[in-house]
Amino acid sequence: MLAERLKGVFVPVVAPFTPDRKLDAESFRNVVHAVLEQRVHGIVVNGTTGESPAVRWEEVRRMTEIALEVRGERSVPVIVGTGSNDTRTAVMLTKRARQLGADGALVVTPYYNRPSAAGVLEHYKRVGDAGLPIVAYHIPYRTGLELTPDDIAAVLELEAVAGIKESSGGIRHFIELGGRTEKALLCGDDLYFFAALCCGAAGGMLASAHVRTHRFVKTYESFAKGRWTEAKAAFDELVPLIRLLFAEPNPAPVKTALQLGGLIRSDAVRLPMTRTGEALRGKLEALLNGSKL
Ligand SMILES: O=C(O)C1=N[C@H](C(=O)O)C[C@H](O)C1
Repeated sequence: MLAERLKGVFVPVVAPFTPDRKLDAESFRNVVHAVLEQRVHGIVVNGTTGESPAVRWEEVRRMTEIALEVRGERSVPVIVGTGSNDTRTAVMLTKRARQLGADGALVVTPYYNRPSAAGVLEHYKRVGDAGLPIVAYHIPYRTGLELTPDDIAAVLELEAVAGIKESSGGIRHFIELGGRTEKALLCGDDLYFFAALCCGAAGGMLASAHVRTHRFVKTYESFAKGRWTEAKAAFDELVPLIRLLFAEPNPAPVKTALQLGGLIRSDAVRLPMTRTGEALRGKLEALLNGSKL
């Protein structure tokens, strides 16, 4: 059951590109291998951080195959982003992800067209019929669609929905949904990770966990063992890093940090995303070199 495995730190892996912006499959393999070695609890392919709006399905297929291959026998779920604001497309992509052997689909709320709550519910019902467990993804500042806690609770009641990634910019929904669902609530706002755990989150899908991965894992593991002070101390040390990684639009700074660390060959992103500016690159370099993390 995916719902029981939606715990801990999930890394929405970047889609590394060559300097001429072709998929760099070897760098992708390096990143998946590196985060799995640091005992993350799950991998997401084709999330926002994987530049899903600018990546073609053929590339998603290749990255999913690599993620599944590197995952091997580990019991770590591989979840693939299959969301669309067109229900038929989301269903089709979710079926394809199932055929590839993914463990679940990350399905963002339909963006831009602003459907009613009833439309959103029907969307998830249809996508759920594709036969792959779903993690719904609520991120109003990107989609233009804000769901109420009641709307989210209704989506979570669907059998196919294993959990939700909550990115509303705070902890309100974790508080509001606490006690109303057995399904997994995952934090998608890196800066609120520790606060969300305190309010009942089962874990987080966190772009910044590409960097200092072991410390994100330590935050979660310590928290899960009831060692809250230790968890808070581990997280506090990550805050300056998280701030820098989100100082410009994600995932450019994450890619720059990975390039500086030698895990990917280039920090190229596809337009309309733009490369990290020189000033931020310098700050990242200083933090990564000087940090005791
Ligand atoms: O790709 C993701 O999944 C994430 N996307 C968020 C965003 O940039 O909107 C950030 C979060 O850390 C993970």
